[in-house]
Parts: sequence; structure tokens; C-alpha cells
Amino acid sequence: MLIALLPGDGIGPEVIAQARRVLDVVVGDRLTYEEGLVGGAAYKAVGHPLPEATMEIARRADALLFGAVGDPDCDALERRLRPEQAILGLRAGLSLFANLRPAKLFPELADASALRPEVASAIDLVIVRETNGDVYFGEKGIRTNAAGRREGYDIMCYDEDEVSRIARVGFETARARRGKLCSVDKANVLETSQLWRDVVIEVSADYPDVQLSHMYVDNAAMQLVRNPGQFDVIVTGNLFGDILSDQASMCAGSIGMLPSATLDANNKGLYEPIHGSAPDIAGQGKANPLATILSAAMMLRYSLGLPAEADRIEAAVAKALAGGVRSPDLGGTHTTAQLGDAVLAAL
Ligand SMILES: NC(=O)C1=CN([C@@H]2O[C@H](COP(=O)(O)OP(=O)(O)OC[C@H]3O[C@@H](n4cnc5c(N)ncnc54)[C@H](O)[C@@H]3O)[C@@H](O)[C@H]2O)C=CC1
Ligand SMILES: CC(C)CC(=O)C(=O)O
Ligand SMILES: [Mg+2]
Repeated sequence: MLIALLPGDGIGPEVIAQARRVLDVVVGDRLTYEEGLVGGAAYKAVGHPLPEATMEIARRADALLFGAVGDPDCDALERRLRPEQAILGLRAGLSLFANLRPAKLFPELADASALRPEVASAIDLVIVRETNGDVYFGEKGIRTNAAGRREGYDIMCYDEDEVSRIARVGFETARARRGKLCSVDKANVLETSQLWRDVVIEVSADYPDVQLSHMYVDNAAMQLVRNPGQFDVIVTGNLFGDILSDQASMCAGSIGMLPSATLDANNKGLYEPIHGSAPDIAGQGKANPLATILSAAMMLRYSLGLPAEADRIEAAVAKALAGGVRSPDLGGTHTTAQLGDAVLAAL
């Protein structure tokens, strides 16, 4: 099975290196890898953040393992050349529309959560975030308005098929878990959200066994901190899901702990930590690689049909944490490579 390995920028290559070490031990030569340039690294090498050569590898691969993109050197570039376009281009170009972001507290990390231990310990949820639409992909630009002033605009738009297909992923995910789906929107002020809510209710007719609720996104942000244990599966749009998942990560200890899978309709997937390229800590050995290692486990489970191997990796991460290894984001002083060492030792 072929893996497209896309390290990207900043801490991306550092965390991918640790995930690769773990995969080498757990699945060995059952996987082969082809590395592709993405993000600022690709822009600097060939003048585009998502070169056709990388897309070609991505299309051929059975799964994609992605680090992160984003490079302060590229901040002044026009939008289509910015590193971040690489991840948007991969999601759109490969129809990767269903981003699953599980947030669960490893019991060993109760002290690292931003929440009180008794509140944090209840967090065990999945955010199902749509990733092919919303303001990230609507018409956008900067124009001069009638008053002669510059105005920026990003059209928020979802069509009913986009909503129903992600709603189905939400219902199926909930059905396989505790049977509760919370759809998060802003239907009190956004037409897009009103349609979202209507379509989710229509789809719910096919899932009478799943308990559906609706919540406005501002309340959802508050409830995630107040009582995260009330959520099983959250289904939401691209923007809201992006924000809520970073927030959920702190309930589970750190942004360096949350993995993700972004799947197409056939479970081909791109696997990546939810975090970005973290330029503030890049190159210092401070990055927590566990989100990426856990993303590799999700890849084995969802796209490669190797659930036992995925379980092994997740158990090794838990064992490493139980052994006391902690990167700075978790309140410790261990390096990126030392976290990788601890997971390998646990394996
Ligand atoms: N999927 C992707 O490739 C994403 C790319 N980005 C890009 O990354 C760049 C930086 O964005 P930020 O807003 O700073 O978000 P970020 O997620 O890169 O970093 C936010 C904060 O969390 C810390 N952090 C992130 N990952 C960590 C890890 N594994 N271990 C320890 N600490 C970690 C960082 O040091 C920073 O203080 C930007 O160019 C942004 O556009 C942001 C999010 C996702
Ligand atoms: C470039 C961003 C849309 C990436 C991001 O923040 C995310 O997917 O979580
Ligand atoms: Mg994000």
C-alpha cells in the first residue's frame, strides 16, 4: 500500500518523522512511501504550494499522511500561492469532505487539560467537520464599495447535497458510538445555517435510532468548556468545525494531542494533526508528535484496513504517557524525538 508522505512546513517534518518511525515498527514494509512537496516548502522549491507532481502522488496513493503547512516567509504572497492553499487544494481536489476530529482525554493527561480534571475526564467526542465548502471555498475578494472604501468578502455557501452527505457521516458516526448527534450552526442569523438545519432534520428521518439535537455555535463553544461530556458527535461546517476543534483540543490536554482523518466517499483519506506549522516552536524539538502518531493510527484503521495495528499504536501512546513522558505543551521538558522514543519503547 502506497502512502503519500507530505511533511510540509514548520513542525510538519518534525512530527511526521516520528510518525514514520512508529509506522516502520508497526507495519514495516507493508507500506511504501512517496514524499511530496507541499506548502511553503513547495513554493520555495518549485513556485507553487501544491505542485502537480504532489497531486499526482496523492491521487495514486492509498492514503495521505500530512504534517502541516504555513510559513511566515510566505505571508505577503497573494492568496493562491500561500502555503495554506495546499491543504485546501488537497481537500477539494480529492473530494475529501468529511473531517473527523476525535477529542478524548488520555486519563494520564488530566493535569494538562484546561478544564478541571472531573470535567475534562468526561470528554470523548468526535467533531465531524465538512471540508469542501463554506466560506473557505465561496467567492471571495477585496473590492471597492460604493462609498469608495475597500471591503473584503467571503461568501458562505452550502448546497443541500453538501449538507446531506456530511450529515450522513455525522449520523453514521453517532450510530457507531453512543447514538447522539449535535448539529452546530448559527441558524438564528445565517441563511446558510437555516438550510443546514433543515437538511440535517430531513436526513434524520433515516436515522430514528440517533438522538439529534441542534446548538448555536456560540453556545457550543461555551458548552465544550462547561460540560464536554454532554457531546458524543458534533456535525458542523468548515469554519465552525475548524474553530471548535482547536478549542476541544485544549479540553483534551493540548492541540498537540488531536489527530484527524479527512475522508472521501470511499474512505480514501488524508491524515493530519489538527494543528498548524507552529512557526513559534519549529526547529526547537518542542513539538508534540503524538497527534501525528495518532493520525497515523487513524490511517491504518480507516483507509488501510489494519485496525489491530491502529489499536497497538494508540495503546503505545497511552503507555508512553503513563510512563511520564511530556512535551512542553503538556507541561514537561521532553523533546519531540524523546516522545517518539517513548512510543517506540512502549511498542
Ligand atoms: N492543516 C494545516 O496545515 C494548518 C495550517 N495552519 C497554519 O500554520 C501556521 C501557524 O498557525 P497558528 O495559528 O499559529 O496555529 P498552530 O496550530 O500552528 O499553532 C498554535 C499554537 O499551538 C502550538 N502548537 C501547535 N502544534 C503543536 C504541537 N504539535 N506541539 C506543541 N505545540 C503546538 C504552537 O506552538 C502555537 O503556539 C499558519 O500559517 C496557519 O495558517 C494552521 C492550522 C492548520
Ligand atoms: C489552512 C486552514 C484552513 C487549516 C486549518 O486550520 C484546519 O484545517 O484546521
Ligand atoms: Mg484549524
